[in-house]
Amino acid sequence: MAADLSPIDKAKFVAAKRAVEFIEDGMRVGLGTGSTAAWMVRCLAERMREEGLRVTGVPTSSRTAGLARQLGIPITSLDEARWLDLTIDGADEFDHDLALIKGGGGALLQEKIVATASDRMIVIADTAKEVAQLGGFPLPLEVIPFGWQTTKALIEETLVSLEVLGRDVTLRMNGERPFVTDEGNYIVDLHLGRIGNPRQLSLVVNQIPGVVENGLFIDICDIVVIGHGDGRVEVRDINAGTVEQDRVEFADTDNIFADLGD
Ligand SMILES: O=C[C@H](O)[C@H](O)[C@H](O)COP(=O)(O)O
Repeated sequence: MAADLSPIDKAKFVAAKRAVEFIEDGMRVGLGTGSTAAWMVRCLAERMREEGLRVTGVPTSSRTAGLARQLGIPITSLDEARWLDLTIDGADEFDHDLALIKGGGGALLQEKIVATASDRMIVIADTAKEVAQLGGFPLPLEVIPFGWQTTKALIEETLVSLEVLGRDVTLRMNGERPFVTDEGNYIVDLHLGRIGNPRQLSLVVNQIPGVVENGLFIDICDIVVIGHGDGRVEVRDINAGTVEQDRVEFADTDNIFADLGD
């Protein structure tokens, strides 16, 4: 079955498979959202089945909660867990400081809260997610529906005042209607091309009334696990300053691939 996967799915799978090795018995683990994180949830479920590993998951979206329930992973709320040992999540982009853009799937708010409430955050990604400078991927901002057009105009003014080059700001749609997050908010995407100063941008946009949070994750991610389609995996630890090369085998994974459907 593994042979039927596209190289990109194989890359996501091997990153996820390597990352769940960081999970230890009894841990409280933040479960990220998106196609890469869904592989991680499947790999975690497999470890729990095969090794009797006991873990409590805190999902970062209704989608991830649904998948975890389906696979029999016990889940709880962040309020119940309070603090987590580890969060494993995907990303839309990461740079060499492990600053991230997240929120391509609209889950950035819960993801940021959960990752910030964790001792460590591990990002899992395929090689295409690595960039020299953030911003090629549109930066999502979660905004309150009330007065969103005013908020959007204020965001545009802010980009002008920051002398940011790309200033195209679009409301994310779901067909004919605005996309609505799990928190009942809208998302506006900032098509910037490049972000010269992510830290400044993150601080400034979060000051705009109506903006709930933005998709820049700075100084939050500790480790990135980068998967390749041929099974190679690279583990970069920003705090330890280490880079480890590894390999994940595709053998005996049919029980994971059997429930594919994300
Ligand atoms: O809102 C979605 C999340 O931030 C995802 O982790 C991110 O968009 C990456 O998703 P994927 O693994 O599907 O590329």
